[in-house]
Amino acid sequence: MGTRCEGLRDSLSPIAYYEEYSHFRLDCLKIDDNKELSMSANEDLAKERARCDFNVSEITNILDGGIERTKQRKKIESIALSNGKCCDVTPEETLGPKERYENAIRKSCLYTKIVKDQVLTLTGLEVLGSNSSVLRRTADAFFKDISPFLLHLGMFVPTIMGQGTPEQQSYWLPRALDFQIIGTYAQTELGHGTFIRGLETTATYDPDTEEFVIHSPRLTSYKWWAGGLGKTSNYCIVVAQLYTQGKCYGIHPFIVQIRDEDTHMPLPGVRVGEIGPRMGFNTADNGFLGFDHYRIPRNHMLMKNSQVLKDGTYVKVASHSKLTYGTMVFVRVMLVNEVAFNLAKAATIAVRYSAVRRQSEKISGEPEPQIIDYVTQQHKLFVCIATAHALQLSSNWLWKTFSAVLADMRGGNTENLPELHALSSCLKALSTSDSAALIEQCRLACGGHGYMLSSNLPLLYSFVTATRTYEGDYTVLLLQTARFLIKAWEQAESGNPVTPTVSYMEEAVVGNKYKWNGSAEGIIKAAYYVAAGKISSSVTSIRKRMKNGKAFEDAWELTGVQLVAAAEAHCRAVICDVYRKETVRLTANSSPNVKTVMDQLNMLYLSHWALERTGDLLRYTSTTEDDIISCQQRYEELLAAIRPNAVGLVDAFDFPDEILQSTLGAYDGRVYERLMEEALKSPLNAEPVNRSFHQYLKPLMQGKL
Ligand SMILES: CCCCC/C=C\C/C=C\C/C=C\C/C=C\CCCC(=O)SCCNC(=O)CCNC(=O)[C@H](O)C(C)(C)COP(=O)(O)OP(=O)(O)OC[C@H]1O[C@@H](n2cnc3c(N)ncnc32)[C@H](O)[C@@H]1OP(=O)(O)O
Ligand SMILES: Cc1cc2nc3c(=O)[nH]c(=O)nc-3n(C[C@H](O)[C@H](O)[C@H](O)COP(=O)(O)OP(=O)(O)OC[C@H]3O[C@@H](n4cnc5c(N)ncnc54)[C@H](O)[C@@H]3O)c2cc1C
Repeated sequence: MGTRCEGLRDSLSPIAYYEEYSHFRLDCLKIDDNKELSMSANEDLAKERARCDFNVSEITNILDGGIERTKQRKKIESIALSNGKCCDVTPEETLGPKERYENAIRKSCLYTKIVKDQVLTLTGLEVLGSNSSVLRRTADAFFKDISPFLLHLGMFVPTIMGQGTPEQQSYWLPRALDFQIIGTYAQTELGHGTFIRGLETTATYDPDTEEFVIHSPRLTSYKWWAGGLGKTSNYCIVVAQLYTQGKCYGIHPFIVQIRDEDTHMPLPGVRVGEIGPRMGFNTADNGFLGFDHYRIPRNHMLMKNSQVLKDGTYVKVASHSKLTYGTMVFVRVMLVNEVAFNLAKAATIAVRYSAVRRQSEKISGEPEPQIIDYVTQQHKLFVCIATAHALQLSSNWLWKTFSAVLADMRGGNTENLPELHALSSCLKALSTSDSAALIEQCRLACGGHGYMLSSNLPLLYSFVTATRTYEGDYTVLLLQTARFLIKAWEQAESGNPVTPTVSYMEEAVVGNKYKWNGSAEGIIKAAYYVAAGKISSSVTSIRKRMKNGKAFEDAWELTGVQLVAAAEAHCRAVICDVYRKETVRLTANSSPNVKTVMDQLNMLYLSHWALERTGDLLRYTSTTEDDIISCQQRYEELLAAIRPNAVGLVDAFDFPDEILQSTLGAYDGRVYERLMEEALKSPLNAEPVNRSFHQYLKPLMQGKL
């Protein structure tokens, strides 16, 4: 579908190509054999590019984090994509489950070999650090769905790095990074995902043999969900309740071998398999895993944060009890970037398609307009571009915050961990939820063709909607942030200092209402006042319930709806704030037109959320109806101002066609030709008459069934 794939069929005319790959003659579809389908690029898209008034690559560089990083990304992409074997002649989604999995493994091995042989020599181990998002993005040229190796690089390796002692790291990491072993992260069980203190798998230390005995006492203790567990991994991190000297010390991570390294057979005492078809992730062999008194050596417990000595003595090393949750915090931080990138893909597809697609008449008898010229379409799409920017810049900022807290913790200082946990929890929750909703909005904006798998929008949605659940469900994570906010509010009330991301509370506790001002800074301040108002209302409700005799836990539970809304409002204000500050900082030396369009997008995002939350603004600030009217007017002006640059803005995301994998979103805009090309690859088109006609239809129609 992408340009590289086209290389495979360059020598064939489109019609000959169809016949070659679809095994039947096109006259079945009544396409005139003598007329070639157009191979030239769409003219409307070419015109859109000509009218774009800013330097596209300047914005690409900003989003990549600088010109050097763009060069590095492009180099990595070109190494991987020049291979030519990344695309499937038969679309992945038309294969059966077994073939899909086998194909995913084939491509994962191919991609891994490219990374090992060519990319690692270029970047060194940085490819797993600051360049991991490039690796992740490039992987999408190989997989429409998910690689079975994602959890190996995304969680198995990071857990060893974050939870292993230096000795454990030097033993396991070289083998894992060289793919001599493949691992995953098995924490969730059939019975528990959210409440990890309630996990039921046990790891009981036996000092006589210096081993842990891993056991699944009942059905609900079976591990469930881990990606790559069903068929691919031979090792995994198992999170289990640690028992030693007759006492339970809570959940801890262990490295467990589950399959023979040579035959790949499950080892005795291990029961492992795949969990069956799911809404997405169907090439990721998510698995189940149970143990029957299965023994592992003592030093397979990851012992950076706590240890079990040979005699069974338990030693707590870490200064904070939640450091065992470190891998989850890391992945939550990574996910903000992950969903920003997926939303950018969806926006690219929907905006390009909307420039190509013409429908209806604005004025009777006039030519049909491009659908992107409808203001309602702009309303659906431009916020998607702006949100992709907002999340990308927030994710860079969160990564810096994460790295700083990590550096502090290496020096034994865990003081900022609660704030990082609160931030990463709410940013993960909101970014995944916003992205999933907006990707669906992009699909709807593409009408019927958006429903085609070949548009890639349904697969993008099914992948991103899962991110709202995994690595901590939306509601559950916002409630974690709410805990932090309520404590911070109480501190601010009593005049004690609070941490930077909640410093707005110091002013807000006084109780004055903020007077609306429609500038960017004014909207951000209003968003903070809304957050403060919701936190304050939650505190009032909890106190009232406690005054009426409820225990704190019950009062908290009954106030849950308000608490989630308060955490959401806090996070929205943080995103608005970071997006503004980063836009101003990053465009300080940009050319004037880049500055203007980035500012317009930023203002669009801020106005969009102000209008989405008018009720809150009216309740918690002194905003008036006139203020809302002028905000609406400004929003509509921004849609019109951004319109000529819309295609340029999505081009700036710089996705090669191989990564977009979309009939609707390819750079040249040959939408209809690609839709037909893909349709003809359907296995149902491999023969003019399907055998079910003779078996069922004909007997039915002839009354002989
Ligand atoms: C091919 C190329 C690949 C390239 C790879 C590159 C990149 C990778 C990109 C993408 C990502 C990779 C993979 C993605 C794919 C799939 C992955 C899915 C994996 C999973 O899906 S894997 C399972 C995750 N499963 C969860 O996510 C469970 C959620 N459930 C919890 O997380 C806890 O269960 C919680 C927190 C709800 C309750 O926990 P609890 O009951 O123990 O605690 P409690 O509520 O009592 O709180 C006591 C005090 O601890 C504080 N506290 C809590 N957590 C903390 C933390 N983390 N840090 C610091 N403080 C923390 C509290 O704030 C409180 O503080 P205070 O007391 O001061 O208020
Ligand atoms: C595609 C996918 C891949 C995954 N990969 C992995 C993996 O590799 N490894 C792994 O270990 N796990 C994995 N998981 C599991 C995932 O982490 C859990 O499903 C997730 O953490 C949610 O937990 P749960 O399923 O127990 O949901 P539940 O906790 O049962 O949630 C159900 C509902 O109850 C609500 N709820 C639960 N607790 C509370 C509460 N305290 N207060 C208010 N509401 C509450 C939730 O908001 C939700 O609406 C994966 C899941 C998916 C979908």
